[in-house]
Amino acid sequence: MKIIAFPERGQWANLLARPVQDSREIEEKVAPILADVKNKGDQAIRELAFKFDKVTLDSLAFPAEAMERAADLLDDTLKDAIQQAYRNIRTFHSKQLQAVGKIETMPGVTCWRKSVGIEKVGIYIPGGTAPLFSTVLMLGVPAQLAGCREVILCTPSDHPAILYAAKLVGVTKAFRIGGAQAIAAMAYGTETVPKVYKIFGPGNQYVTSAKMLVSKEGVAIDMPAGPSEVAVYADDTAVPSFVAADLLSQAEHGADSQVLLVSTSKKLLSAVNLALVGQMDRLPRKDLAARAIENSKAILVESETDVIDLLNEYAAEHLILSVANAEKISEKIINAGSIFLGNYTPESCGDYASGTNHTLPTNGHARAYSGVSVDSFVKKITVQSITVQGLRNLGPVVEAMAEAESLDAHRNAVSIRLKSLE
Ligand SMILES: NC(=O)c1ccc[n+]([C@@H]2O[C@H](COP(=O)([O-])OP(=O)(O)OC[C@H]3O[C@@H](n4cnc5c(N)ncnc54)[C@H](O)[C@@H]3O)[C@@H](O)[C@H]2O)c1
Ligand SMILES: N[C@H](CO)Cc1c[nH]c[nH+]1
Ligand SMILES: [Zn+2]
Repeated sequence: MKIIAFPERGQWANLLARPVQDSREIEEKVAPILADVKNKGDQAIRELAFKFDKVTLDSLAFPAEAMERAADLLDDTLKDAIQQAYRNIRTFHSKQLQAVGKIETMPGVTCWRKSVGIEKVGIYIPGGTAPLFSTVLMLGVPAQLAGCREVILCTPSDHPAILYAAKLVGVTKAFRIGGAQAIAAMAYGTETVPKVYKIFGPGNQYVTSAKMLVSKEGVAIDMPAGPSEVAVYADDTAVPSFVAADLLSQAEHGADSQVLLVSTSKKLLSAVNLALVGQMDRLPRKDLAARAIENSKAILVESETDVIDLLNEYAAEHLILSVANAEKISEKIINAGSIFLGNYTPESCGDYASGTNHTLPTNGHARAYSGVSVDSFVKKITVQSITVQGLRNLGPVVEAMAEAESLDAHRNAVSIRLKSLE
């Protein structure tokens, strides 16, 4: 990795820019795909699957027998691992369910809020370069806990672990459709793919751009969750080979992944660089990882304050703090998707099985977005009930405010009732 020593603050924005393609360029490729699916439905999906994924699809939906057979095609070690991950993710996410709490804001005026699972949701499971069946758990478990009635899954991969996990989380229907065409199918609906109200899931730049475009047409989306990224802050207590392993774990996702290493120790940066060379060569996906590492940076800064400011400006999807006082530092982090503390918390554990969600905002969106949670799959509906005495208490407040806004009918809706009580 290129070591950049003591950059001026004015240079940070440039230095931290992600190696993403121009979003307009991607949009120009994605918009015709969306239009094609909107106009030609299943036929367009078949043509696009052939063009981009080199597959000829007879049936777009995975047949029920494929879902049933998936378990027989996996070995027991993998099935046990998926089940353990499922339990951990479920345990962590089930604590996000909120009990309904009724609040009396003033005597006789009671308000509460109920959570209702979004009826029809679509989950996209990436499968272009790797079959990310872990994402089925990350999206399916919160959907299941939220009580979504219909969960539609689209993926370009036919890996049996995706179908096995889909069954575990109660997916209603799964389709072998990838890329922007999958997002279009779930957004507009086709002869065979049901239209959903909200689309979830990470993916490459085509998928992310498609989500952003359909969100302008009335379909909700979780967030822009694009190419993976990790930032590591390491000091001299960090183990260079562990840091290198963490950087490579995200770099291997794709050439457009970004990894960033920040330290106040030149010695540490050099040692990590050395470890990277040794470990990279052993990776089956070393070409992808090498290209991502090429685009990435190791930054040497003066002080801990600089590190924290820089990390908050970058807003990493994943942030690893391999430093002596990791938990204390984490309190000063205000922009990040998910934080990993200490030398023995590899980011891979969050990717698969510790319990937290791995669908996280990338490309600086962690400044304003959170990762996926049960909340993402529910709507909150407020309810209120006012007694006669409550209206006597609250009515004059509303009358005064409505009158000041010159909204007479609003005021009258209260006054007519109060008069009826005289
Ligand atoms: N942010 C997160 O939470 C998170 C989580 C998991 C994975 N990811 C990211 O998801 C991404 C997965 O990407 P992937 O490519 O492996 O799988 P993918 O499923 O997202 O994309 C594959 C699809 O892209 C389409 N495609 C490929 N080339 C195209 C082209 N030239 N024009 C139009 N469409 C094209 C194809 O239809 C293909 O099915 C990685 O970048 C990974 O880092 C992010
Ligand atoms: N690191 C990815 C999120 O950016 C998630 C993932 C799935 N499998 C492995 N990793
Ligand atoms: Zn990962």
